Amino acid sequence: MSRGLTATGIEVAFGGVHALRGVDVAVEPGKVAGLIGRNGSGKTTLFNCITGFVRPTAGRTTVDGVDVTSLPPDRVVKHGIARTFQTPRVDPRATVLSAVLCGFYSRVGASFVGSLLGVPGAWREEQRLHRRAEPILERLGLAELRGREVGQLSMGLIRLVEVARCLASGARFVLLDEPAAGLTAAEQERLAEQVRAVAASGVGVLIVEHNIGLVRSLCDTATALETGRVLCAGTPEAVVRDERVMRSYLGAIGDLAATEAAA
Ligand SMILES: Nc1ncnc2c1ncn2[C@@H]1O[C@H](COP(=O)(O)OP(=O)(O)OP(=O)(O)O)[C@@H](O)[C@H]1O
Repeated sequence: MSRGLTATGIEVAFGGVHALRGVDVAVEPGKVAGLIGRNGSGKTTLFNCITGFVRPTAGRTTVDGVDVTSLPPDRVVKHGIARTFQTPRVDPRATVLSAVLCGFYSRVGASFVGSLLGVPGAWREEQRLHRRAEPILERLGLAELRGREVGQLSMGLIRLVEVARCLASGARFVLLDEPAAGLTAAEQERLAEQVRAVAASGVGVLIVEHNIGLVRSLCDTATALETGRVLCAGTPEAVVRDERVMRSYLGAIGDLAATEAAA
C-alpha cells in the first residue's frame, strides 16, 4: 500500500471554466509540499477537491492507498485530513482556547458531549486536552490570547487560530490555505517552526503560499499551477527558479529578488 496523500489526474470544471486539468500532487508523511500559482490558477479548488467540498469530474485522491475521491467532507476528515480555509471558519464568539480545542473534539467527539452532560471522567479528559493544546498555543504565540474572543483578533491571528486548531486535530495530513497571509514576520517565523515541528512528528503538510521566501525555507517539494495545469514540480528551489514559473507568477520575481537581497 502506497503511503501518503495523492491526487492524480484531477479535473474540475465549473460550467465552461476548467479550474483543474489533470493535476497531480503528492504529499508524503513527514514532508511539507508547497502549492504556488497566481490568483485563479486552481489552488483552492484543488484543496476543495481533496477535502470533498468539490467533486472532480476525473481523477483520484488516495490517503495511504485508500480511495477517498468524491467522499463528502465529514468522511474525508475521518481518513485523517484536516484543512484551513482562505477565509477562516472559526466561531468569532469562541475563545482562542476553545476554538483550538474544537480540533481535538473532532477526533474525540464523545468527550465534548460528555463534558456538556457532566459525565464522570469528562472533566479529566478536558484537562488532558487543555494540556495538549497549551504547547501549540505557546509555540504559535497565541498563549497570551487564550481567553480572548476570536472575533476581537486581527484576520492574520484568526487564520493562525485556525491553523492551531488544524494542527491540534491529530490529522495525518494537513492542508493550509495561505496561512501566513496578514501575519508579521515574527508570527510567520513561529508559524513556520510549528509547521516544521508537526511535519517532524510524521504529519504530511500541503501548503498554499504566496510568500516565496517561506516556500523555499519550509517546503520539501513544490508544485506550481497555471490556469488549472501543473506548470512545474520539484524542489522549491528548482520551481521558483523555473523560467515558466517566473513568467507566469510575476510576484515571485519580486519576492525572490527580495529574499536574495536579504540573504
Ligand atoms: N464555485 C465556483 N464556481 C465557478 N468558478 C469557480 C468556482 N470556484 C473557483 N472557480 C474558478 O476556478 C478557477 C480557479 O479558482 P481557485 O479559487 O481555485 O484559484 P486559486 O489559485 O485558489 O486563486 P486565489 O489565489 O485567488 O485563491 C478560477 O477561474 C475561479 O474563478
